[in-house]
Amino acid sequence: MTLDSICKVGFGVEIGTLNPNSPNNSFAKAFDTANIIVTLRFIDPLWKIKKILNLGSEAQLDKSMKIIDDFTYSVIRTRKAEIEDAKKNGQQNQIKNDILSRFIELGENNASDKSLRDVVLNFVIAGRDTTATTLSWAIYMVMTHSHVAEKLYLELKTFEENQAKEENVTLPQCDDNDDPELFNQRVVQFSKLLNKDSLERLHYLHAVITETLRLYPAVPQDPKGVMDDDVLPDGTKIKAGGMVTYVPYSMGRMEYNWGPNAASFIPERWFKDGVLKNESPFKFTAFQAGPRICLGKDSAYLQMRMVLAILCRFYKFNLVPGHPVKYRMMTILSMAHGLKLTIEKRS
Ligand code: HEM
Repeated sequence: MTLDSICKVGFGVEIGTLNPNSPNNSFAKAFDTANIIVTLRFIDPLWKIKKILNLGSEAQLDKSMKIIDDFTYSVIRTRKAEIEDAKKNGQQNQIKNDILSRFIELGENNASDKSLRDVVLNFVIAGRDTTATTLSWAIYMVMTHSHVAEKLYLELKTFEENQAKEENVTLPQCDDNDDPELFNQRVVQFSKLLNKDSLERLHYLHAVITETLRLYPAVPQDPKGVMDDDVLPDGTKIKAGGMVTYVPYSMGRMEYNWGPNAASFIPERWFKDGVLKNESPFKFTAFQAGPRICLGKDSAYLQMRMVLAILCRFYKFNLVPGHPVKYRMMTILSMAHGLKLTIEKRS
């Protein structure tokens, strides 16, 4: 879902990986393969030799990159042609709103296809697994904290009723969960009430997402290479060629920062006197802080609120008994064995 979404936003393409009728999407598969192989380079000291000899994982990476490049370059050419046509015909309002079109339109015409490819793929990398993995952890947190699930459900039901009243919408009757047609109608109706402004009203949902990111930050550690000898503000000397890292995973669990209940999942900690509060990004570091703070933070919250609002309004989740939930410490804090669960419809 997050890949479909970022491809739409990034290049204006519906790749439809969730469509049950579409075969395996070769771009999606190649993207996953390339992502894994590039990450494994960090722990495979032989990768450079394999690359020179075009062997094993590096040969596979080459093949995957070809599929990714063919797809990306063909979209770049299409968007460039569309924009040129629109400008020639004075139809600038016909230009699409995706990130690639914006980059081409806003004077990046002279940017090479390769640099446009890098921009767009950077967004896909930054915006896909981060939100996907956070959604998994959030669902896990909700289903293992029943009072949170109930409080969230109540917020969503109340929101649905108030929003429908405000927009003069009649909600379909909801006492028969076994009628799939009716159930679908209700989900669609609820989804139509969700937009950027209305989602801002769901404060408890926001706190659930933020509390999830405190304990399970999608980017668990964020290392930086040192280019030149330097001295940090606290006097620590660092040498060119070394590494400096900050670790959101540890910082989110430090009692020094969050008090004695730091290890517990408590969305209420994000409220002060009943009002949602913000923490400094230098304390809550899941999105980085300062000039390199995540560019997609608002977009990530929007997407995650939208998905969780629909899922938690209409379903109750239960972990498949015995399924192990553990993290896999790679670039992204994903679940080592995925999240196997059963769902129950809610009225
Ligand atoms: C839960 C979701 C997300 C988390 C936790 C997250 C976290 C981060 C972090 C920690 C960085 C800093 C990396 C560094 O130190 O250079 C970053 C950068 C970035 N993120 Fe996100 N991100 C999320 C979602 C997204 C989404 C949805 C998008 C795009 C729509 C996005 C786009 C970017 C971009 C473009 C950068 C690079 C900014 C720069 O280098 O100036 N992110 N993100």
